[in-house]
Amino acid sequence: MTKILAAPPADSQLRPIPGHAGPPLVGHALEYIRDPLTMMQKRWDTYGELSWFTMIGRRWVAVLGPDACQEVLQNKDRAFVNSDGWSALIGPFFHGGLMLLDSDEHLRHRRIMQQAFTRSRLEKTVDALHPAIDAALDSWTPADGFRAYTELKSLTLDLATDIFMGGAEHSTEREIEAVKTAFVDCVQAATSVIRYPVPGTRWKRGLDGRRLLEEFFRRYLPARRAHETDDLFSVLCHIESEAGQRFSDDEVVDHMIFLLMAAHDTSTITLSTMMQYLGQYPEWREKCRAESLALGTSTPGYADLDGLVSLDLVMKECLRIVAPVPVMARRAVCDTEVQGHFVPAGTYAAVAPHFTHHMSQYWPDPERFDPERFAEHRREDKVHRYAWEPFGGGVHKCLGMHFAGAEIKAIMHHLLLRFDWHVDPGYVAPLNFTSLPFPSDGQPVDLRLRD
Ligand code: HEM
Repeated sequence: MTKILAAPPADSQLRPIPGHAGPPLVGHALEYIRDPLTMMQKRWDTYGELSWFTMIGRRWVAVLGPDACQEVLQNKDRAFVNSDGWSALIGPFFHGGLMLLDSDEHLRHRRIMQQAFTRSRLEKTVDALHPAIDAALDSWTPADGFRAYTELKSLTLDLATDIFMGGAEHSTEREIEAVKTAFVDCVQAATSVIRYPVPGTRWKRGLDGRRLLEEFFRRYLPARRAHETDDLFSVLCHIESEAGQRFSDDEVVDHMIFLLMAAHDTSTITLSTMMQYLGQYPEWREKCRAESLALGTSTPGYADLDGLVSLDLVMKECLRIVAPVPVMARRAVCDTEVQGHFVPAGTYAAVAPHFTHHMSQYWPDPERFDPERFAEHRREDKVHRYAWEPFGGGVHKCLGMHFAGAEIKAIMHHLLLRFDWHVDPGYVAPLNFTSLPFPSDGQPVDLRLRD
């Protein structure tokens, strides 16, 4: 039954936000996990841009469509904060991460961290990526039904150990495996239905995982502080903002744990979506491969990756079809308004780029894989500033956007040179949205070595 979230102030001319509660305890969580697009489309059709629903014991407002998303993300009156919003979902595991900070504290940290993502650092990162990608791909055994997502996830985690942590000298294989498990436990705990440290639950495993990650990074801190190397861990220990500010030890540890999460599942799902569509559209696979061959090297530098024009279009289209961060969390800290609706203080907001990316009002035939929509002669993404927003917007816009693009293209470049693969044209990935989206079948592809 439709109810309003809160009555607007009498003299405000604002409209109330309509909506309804879901089943007790779980609320609309299952509906979202199963099929977020259908859930959001129903809300859009019934209520429009803003409507409230319940999830993990809280009332949330679904923010739909590029205008409403833009208004909340740009946050002109500073009514929305990230900390309380994201903390409701991932706080115990990723606290202290840049995305969970606000206002002056956020600005101070972002100014320092920006120094880790400069062009010259990205150039070094790409150079370091190639041998690590090569080594990881050596262990791939081509086969029919090769689980691309599962293997890509392990590949990007290996890269994170090398490129982010600078390796883990003096750690045994078992310790490294424990660290990787701890990290995965933290990510999975974020969407646990039971949110108390009961033994055997995802929540408890996540808390234990966080502790293990903290101990692990703390163990390596003195060595990373002592010598500046090119890995992100060492870089975070040494960078300073233009005003000369640096991160404390605790801050470095918090940022490392968050960055692992921010970089990992997002890049993995993008790569696996790209493998799926390139497997289904041989003409695009051949176009991308031709550009990779034209580079004339298996180890292109950061600037060379600009030559992979078709791959760039494919990446953008895959980020549209499956937005790795389908919703972004916010909380209103004072009464405010969005698109003429009254939003009372305390409201949790779920800003949903994934829905915008599938709106037929902005994207002709939105379910069709059509990378050319991003080509210069079409630029469908330009129809609205927030029509394509896989990296968010406003002051929290993804800081690793260029890093992600370079890593994804470098990996795809290696894949295109080494392998050929096919996916049934009728295949639809069974995406699970329990946390960030992933294909629950591990995404089978028929993989072959190239002749
Ligand atoms: C395809 C890959 C990626 C996607 C789609 C993605 C998406 C996003 C989105 C949507 C946000 C904004 C969240 C919000 O406003 O609440 C964000 C923030 C962030 N991302 Fe990414 N990300 C990706 C890869 C990466 C990588 C590789 C890194 C680092 C190496 C990274 C680092 C960050 C950081 C530090 C923030 C927080 C920025 C801030 O709050 O100021 N991301 N990302």
